[in-house]
Amino acid sequence: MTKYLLRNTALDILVRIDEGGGFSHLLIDQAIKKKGLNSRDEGLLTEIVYGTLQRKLTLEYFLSHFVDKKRKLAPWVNMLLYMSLYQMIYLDKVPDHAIIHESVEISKKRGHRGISGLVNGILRNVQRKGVPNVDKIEDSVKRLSIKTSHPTWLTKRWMNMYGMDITEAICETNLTHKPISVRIQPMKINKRDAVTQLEDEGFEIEESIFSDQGLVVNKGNILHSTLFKNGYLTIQDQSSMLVAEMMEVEKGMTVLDACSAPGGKTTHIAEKMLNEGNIHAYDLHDKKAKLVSKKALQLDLTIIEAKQADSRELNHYHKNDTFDRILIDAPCSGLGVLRGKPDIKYNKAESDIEKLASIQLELLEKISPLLKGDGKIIYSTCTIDKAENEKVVQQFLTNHPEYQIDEGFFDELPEALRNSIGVTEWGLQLFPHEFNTDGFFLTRITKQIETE
Ligand SMILES: C[S@@+](CC[C@H](N)C(=O)[O-])C[C@H]1O[C@@H](n2cnc3c(N)ncnc32)[C@H](O)[C@@H]1O
Repeated sequence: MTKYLLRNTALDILVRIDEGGGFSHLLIDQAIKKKGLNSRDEGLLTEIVYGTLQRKLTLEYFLSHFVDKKRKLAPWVNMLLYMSLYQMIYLDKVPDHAIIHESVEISKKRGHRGISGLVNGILRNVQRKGVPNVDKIEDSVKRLSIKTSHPTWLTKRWMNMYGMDITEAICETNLTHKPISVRIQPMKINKRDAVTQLEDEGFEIEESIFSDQGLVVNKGNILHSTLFKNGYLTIQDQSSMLVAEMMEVEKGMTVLDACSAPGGKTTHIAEKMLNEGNIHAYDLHDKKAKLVSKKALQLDLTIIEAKQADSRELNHYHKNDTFDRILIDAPCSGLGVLRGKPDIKYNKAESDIEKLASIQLELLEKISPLLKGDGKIIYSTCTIDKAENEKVVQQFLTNHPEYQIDEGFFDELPEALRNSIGVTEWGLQLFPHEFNTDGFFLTRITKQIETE
């Protein structure tokens, strides 16, 4: 694909995301498949789209110094300018004059001469004068917000929750590349053989400290590996792998996965149970529940029965005291996965968090009676917001003194995580910078043992 077409495709994707017409990772995947891109073009397209999105607020700030405030530009022109600026400032592979030339060509085809002249003028001005120094912004919240492109409400919220140092580390890490990690299907291959085979194919692999089944891919596109193509590997962040590890499941158990799609954790649980027992997996959306069945089939896991349901109404289908283990991997703001899904930071509002917290509490309230007396509930989210994590758990335990945090949870954490900065009395909060994973929360709840 020519560089012109590639940048035009990047612009199409960015405009669609901006219009609310899709998620970055899905649109990039679609474009790669539809246009049959080679791995170099795939890399550049991903870099331009993700990079521009990741740094959108910073780029907006830079641009505001070069565009007359009264001038209202069409959204695609703004996006084209952000995208060009991103390449000029953060990518050194392509010379500025080539970036400017192609941006002008794109604007000629999409708009008219006036627009292309404007784009040319702005970008040449940036090239001549350079962008303003963000370190000179006085207000510390605004400075961090602009510098790392996170909305001010979010940086302020994190600063109040975790202080400046942790907030800075989270924000900076969100701008970096996260290594891909995979989980091996242990009933098909053992870890040693998997590592050998991948290394033979040229991949650089590291064993995960989160899960015996986990591997971190430090070099190579794992989607092209023979093991992945043959269904021996599942792509999963290491933090998510910790969930099934901490569930203490055994063969023959009856397990509920209340919010299961697309099934990453459900299938991991089935693997830990060596495909013996019963897993009832639910999701609010029928289409999504079908993804769980599909994933189970791909991995030859037969103990998973996936269905559509609102898990707040599972008492219609299951009696109290039914499940040995329950996983509530709750719907959440996703603020822990901003590296993979940067659009989230611009689309979420602070008011969403309270709404989600009340759904999360309701899920815990309605599902917990289904747990057996000696059973365990794992509650997890892929966010780093206290309101959705420890506050939900704390509220649940206040409302239901017959439940408690399972103290064994902390001792059973992988050794390297036991002294994590995110361990509190309510569970484990993983921050993206600490172990280079997603931001993630998990905890384990049991029923109090009744004494006479
Ligand atoms: C964080 S995702 C689950 C990810 C999944 N556990 C995995 O590891 O692949 C949360 C899921 O909960 C589902 N969900 C949201 N509200 C729900 C409800 N009331 N009942 C059941 N599922 C729900 C969403 O559709 C979404 O697929």
